[in-house]
Amino acid sequence: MANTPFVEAKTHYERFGVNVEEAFQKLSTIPISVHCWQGDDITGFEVTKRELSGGIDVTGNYPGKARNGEELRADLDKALSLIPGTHRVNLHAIYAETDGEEVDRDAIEPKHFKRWVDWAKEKGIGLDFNPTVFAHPKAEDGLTLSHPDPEIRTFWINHCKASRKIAAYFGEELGTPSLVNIWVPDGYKDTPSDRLTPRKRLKESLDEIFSEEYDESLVLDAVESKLFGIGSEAYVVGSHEFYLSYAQQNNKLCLLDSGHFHPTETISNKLSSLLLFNEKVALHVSRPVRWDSDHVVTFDDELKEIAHEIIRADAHERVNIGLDFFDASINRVAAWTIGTRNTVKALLYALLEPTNHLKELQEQGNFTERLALLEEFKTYPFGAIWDEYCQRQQVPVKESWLNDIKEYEENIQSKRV
Ligand SMILES: C[C@H](O)[C@H](O)[C@@H](O)C(=O)CO
Ligand SMILES: [Mn+2]
Repeated sequence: MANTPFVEAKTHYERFGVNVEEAFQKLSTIPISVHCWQGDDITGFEVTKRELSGGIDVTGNYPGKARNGEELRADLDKALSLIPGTHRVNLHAIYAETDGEEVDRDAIEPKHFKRWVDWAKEKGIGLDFNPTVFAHPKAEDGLTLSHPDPEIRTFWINHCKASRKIAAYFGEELGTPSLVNIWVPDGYKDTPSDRLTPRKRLKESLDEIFSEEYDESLVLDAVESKLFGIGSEAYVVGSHEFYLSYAQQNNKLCLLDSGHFHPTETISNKLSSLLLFNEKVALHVSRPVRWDSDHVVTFDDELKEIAHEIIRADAHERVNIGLDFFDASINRVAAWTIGTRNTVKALLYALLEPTNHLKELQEQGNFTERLALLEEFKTYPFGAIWDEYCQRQQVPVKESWLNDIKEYEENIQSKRV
């Protein structure tokens, strides 16, 4: 009897001592934190709708975006049913459900996220969280935690404190720590005359936010840097050096967003350094096209390299992998599905690398064989292994998930008018 494509493909990897079954097992334990904001273009459910700000932008107007919690959760359910493995969902504060009551950001409470928690419990997944420090009248001039006005700073400090409290509630209810990631847009369009003072204020605001201690089993704090945004081209207060130092000194997670650096600078190349000096690191995997454009993550070189670096360092339990892209020009559930499947796919790809052998070649100075093998592995029969993984995880194989999306769009999303 002829071998199946999977059995045949497996033999190629086994020749280099790769254990495909072990790779499957390990992969099934790695959660990706799927960002809820792809589902509605970062609109959120606040009673007073505000325009997106903070130097980020969503383009496109594909019909059928989720308009409330029920729809967003249904869309996430659909996407998660098409992605192999058990993952997490990452919320922003603007996804509070207040039943029509106007609740400002500094006053949000755990009760406003009860529906999310009930849903997550039912699904057996964890929730992560982000304070929403943009798209608000108090962020109008692009300054928040570093604002010269103490009243504005206090407002955002209180919002971040409220966010950590909500994350602690997630941690308690769901039995898995919630990652709270602080990203603020603060910066200047043009050359500043004083770079130090705003950074000093941001540092003080963070100290105040973190003055309340939470157990690591409930809350993990992360800080996300950025090089520039629209309107903060010349200077961003929370730069990489700022947060890297802050995280190290204060035992926080440094969060690297792949769109937040110079276009030729990669986060894959930073991981090994961060892992040497930090117990944990957090990621926003995105795809910057010429700028921090937050395109849907594809199976490209940088995604593969990020996955390689995590797996080569045996750091899959030390790196919190989150996604951060938003595309409103295509079906939003498909966007989640494509980006998350690709991230899982890249991890499997990395798990199939005969890492020890390649490391030995490097140590021996055998760069010819290192390059030759790295190149040859690129055309190994990876597809058959990926298909088998999807099948075993009971999700659609190859592009057959597109049928589910088409059906969902026709029966559910297209009716949202
Ligand atoms: C909506 C997100 O929190 C936001 O994109 C942030 O993480 C970021 O990357 C800003 O550029
Ligand atoms: Mn980000």
